[in-house]
Amino acid sequence: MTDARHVEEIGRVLEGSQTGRDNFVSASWRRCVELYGMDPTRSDPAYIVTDAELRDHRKQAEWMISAARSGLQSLFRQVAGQNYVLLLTDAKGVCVDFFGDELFTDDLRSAGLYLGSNWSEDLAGTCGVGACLVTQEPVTVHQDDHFGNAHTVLSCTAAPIFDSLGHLAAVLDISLLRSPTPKSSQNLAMSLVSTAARRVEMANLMAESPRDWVLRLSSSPEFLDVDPEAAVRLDGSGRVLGYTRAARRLFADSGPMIGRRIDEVLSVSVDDLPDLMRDRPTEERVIEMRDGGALFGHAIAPKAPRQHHPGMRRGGALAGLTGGDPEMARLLGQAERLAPGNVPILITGETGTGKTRLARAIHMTSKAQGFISLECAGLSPELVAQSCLAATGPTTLLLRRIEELSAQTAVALAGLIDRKPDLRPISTSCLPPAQIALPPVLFHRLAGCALTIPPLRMRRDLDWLMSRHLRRHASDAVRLSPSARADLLGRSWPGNIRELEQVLDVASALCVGPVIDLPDLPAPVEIGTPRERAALAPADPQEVLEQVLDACDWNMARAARRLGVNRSTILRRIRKAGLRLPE
Ligand SMILES: Nc1ncnc2c1ncn2[C@@H]1O[C@H](COP(=O)(O)OP(=O)(O)OP(=O)(O)O)[C@@H](O)[C@H]1O
Repeated sequence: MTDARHVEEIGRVLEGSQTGRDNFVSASWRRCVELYGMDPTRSDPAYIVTDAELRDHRKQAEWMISAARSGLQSLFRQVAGQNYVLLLTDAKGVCVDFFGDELFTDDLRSAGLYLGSNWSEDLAGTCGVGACLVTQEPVTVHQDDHFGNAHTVLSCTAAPIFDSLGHLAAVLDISLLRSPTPKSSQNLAMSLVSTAARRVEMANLMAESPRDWVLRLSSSPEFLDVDPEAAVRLDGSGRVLGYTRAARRLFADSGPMIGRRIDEVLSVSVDDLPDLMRDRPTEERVIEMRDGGALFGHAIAPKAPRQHHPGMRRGGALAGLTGGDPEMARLLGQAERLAPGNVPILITGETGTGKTRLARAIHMTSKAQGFISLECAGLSPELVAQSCLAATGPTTLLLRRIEELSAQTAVALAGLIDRKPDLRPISTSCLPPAQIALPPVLFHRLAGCALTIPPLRMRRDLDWLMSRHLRRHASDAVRLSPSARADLLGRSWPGNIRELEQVLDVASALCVGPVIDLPDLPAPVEIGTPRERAALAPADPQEVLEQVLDACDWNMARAARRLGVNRSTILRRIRKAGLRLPE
């Protein structure tokens, strides 16, 4: 378009005509004339800040320049040979970093596509960076979309970069000195620059968050771990400390994000984060949105958990394994202190109590990078040797159900542990330590410290575990009726958390509507004869009685059901043991 026709079109837009331009371009033209008093017939040269001013701008944008550098480099490689120039400007529109072909340095400098040029709208008129700063959205300002005649050969596509508090911090611009006439020729540039800006925000958020949880989100499971769309940074109580721009858009309402609890915007709380870590299959890491949609989540635990004081919530992967059961809290405290060292740990507890889960959480809190998991039943000396010798660097060796090890494999394993000092064994067994029949040479190499997980019937957080499982796994906010809840609270749970999860899954599949009622619950499964069950019971019946009563808040009927006896037997045992109701 000739200069005269360009000026004439601006005149028509000012009079209120629609000329087919994008709305943001027409609005910017009006601001240029009405707000900044600009004249489209003048060909003002690019505005370049002084060297001293540039140093100041670069200093203030230092953190953004370093977060963006590798993103810019890889974007520049993607467009190599196509004469694109990349500019990173600060929030005032001053170019603080630049990638362009040195062959064209003079042309680029005179067009203002260079370090130190100021592309704010009030100085440069309608342009990619200026329009992006005003609209806070990605834009393409193509050829005679520009206001000033000096820039009408350029094509500029720009995307905003926000800091983790949601403030616009920078603009990433990709420009061409000469471009094909159709504006649509820049659609690919738009997609590249928007993706690069999103990745810079992600890199910045990750760099800020070594001591906090980060929850990354993606609508497609394939990209969740490699290129997520959005992320939020959370403190140990699940409050939002920072977020990327895309996360803001995912949360339907527009209230302030910082300081809000994540469970107010997503159906996930801080206790669920360990379930969303990378060791879980992606398809299991689904998070429901408050608006009915769903996303996939990838939680990253704090690398260096914040120093916590007694009474504060524990961070990292061990968080969320209890909803306040005192025995679990004591056990997790020990696990947390043992995790960073190299002491071999033996985890015991009935089937389904969460031994494997605890072992993984210890691994995640430790310094080990490699993770080998071996099922001991049927494990041959050859397979154990092959797995252990392949390990490089600090590695956790999880041995599940060590009581099933054959004598031959046990001897081989003891030798391997000596040969590979970087291997840290964590073993699990359903038997109490004293009943595990292993050669002493191996037992003492595995059981540096023994942690025993309490059975579910003795835990005080059963209600919390139920609510959490339903929130995470049932659809449409399924909840328990009071009678169904009371029934479940009174069961003895021989299969522990695994059984609990199955019962809740069956009940939520069977219930019609959002409430699980008594008839929806599968009947409790009693395994083994009473004599076998008695043999499995811990030695001190009075201790068991006290623990179960505590776990049931001294509700006799519930405690009776958990122990598989009737209420009068409980009363008789209480009297016989001389127990008193706590104050
Ligand atoms: N603290 C916990 N909070 C919520 N779910 C848990 C917890 N611990 C375990 N689970 C869940 O309970 C189920 C059984 O856990 P896990 O496999 O760790 O038990 P286990 O003691 O190793 O069982 P087994 O000895 O039979 O192999 C899993 O689905 C696990 O995710």
